[in-house]
Amino acid sequence: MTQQRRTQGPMLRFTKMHGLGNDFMVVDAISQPFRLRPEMIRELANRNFGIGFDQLLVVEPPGLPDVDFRYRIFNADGSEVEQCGNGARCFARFVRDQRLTNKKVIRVQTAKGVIELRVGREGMVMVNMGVPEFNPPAIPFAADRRKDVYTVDVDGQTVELSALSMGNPHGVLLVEDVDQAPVETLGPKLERHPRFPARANIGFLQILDRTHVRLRVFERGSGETLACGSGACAAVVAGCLRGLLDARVEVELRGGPLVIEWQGEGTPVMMEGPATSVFEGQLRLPGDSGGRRRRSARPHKQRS
Ligand SMILES: N[C@H](CCC[C@H](N)C(=O)O)C(=O)O
Repeated sequence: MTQQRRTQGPMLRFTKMHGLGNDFMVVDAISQPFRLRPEMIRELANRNFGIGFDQLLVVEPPGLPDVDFRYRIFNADGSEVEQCGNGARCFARFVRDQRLTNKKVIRVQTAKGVIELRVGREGMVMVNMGVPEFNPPAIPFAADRRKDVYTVDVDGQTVELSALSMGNPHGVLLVEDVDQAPVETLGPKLERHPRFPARANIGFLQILDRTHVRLRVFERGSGETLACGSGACAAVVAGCLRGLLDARVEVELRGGPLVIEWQGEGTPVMMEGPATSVFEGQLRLPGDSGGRRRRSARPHKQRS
């Protein structure tokens, strides 16, 4: 039986990037048409059958005055979310590499507000991640009043955690040793716990001293990642609220270190770290009926 020839869709240019191993497919949706359904995002996120990434980052024209771009974020499961810290640093590098701007201070609109990206030396980027939110309905987290530490029942086990929003929801637990932490077992149970009605990113925080911590994060919609920028911010905020950390903390993640600073309630969390471009590629999207996708990739050209 002849294979019915399926229509082929347009080519899509993308760049593969990462922030400390938290990896992204980044798409300029200003210079090219772009519309992906969640099932398509899931396919592309697949590390065997697709490109493979933790999040898809999309650059769109600004929707607000005095903002340079709109920044949309999709998890590997296709869900659209409000914040991605490592992605924000890659976003800043991408829009300059692609000559979409030559600014060094870039304001981007996310689903939950506006964040400011500041490109520094040697590929480092500083991000103003905004002011953390603790009011349970705004996280969202089911609680009758705000607390610095909540107790949550997980299959009969009592777990103590902090809950807050960095634009996206986070739960943070203290552990003795991140290498022994039950990330694979407890992570998914807490990610989908009923007290997190929008699910949550779950951080396992080991405090070494008042200015150094280790962290692993089981991310909402993507599973454990090598690094999580908003998770690092949430972890430092949780540690500060418990009186265990100073204002400037080095967070050691599996993919490398981030520096996080927070001066206390009502002030924004500042994050500084690298942004790496790996390669540029293009793929053919399926036509309406779904078509064969050809993928070509070439090493990323370093911007002079
Ligand atoms: N990797 C991202 C977090 C993505 C958040 C996403 N997993 C969510 O559902 O909120 C970061 O560096 O902040």
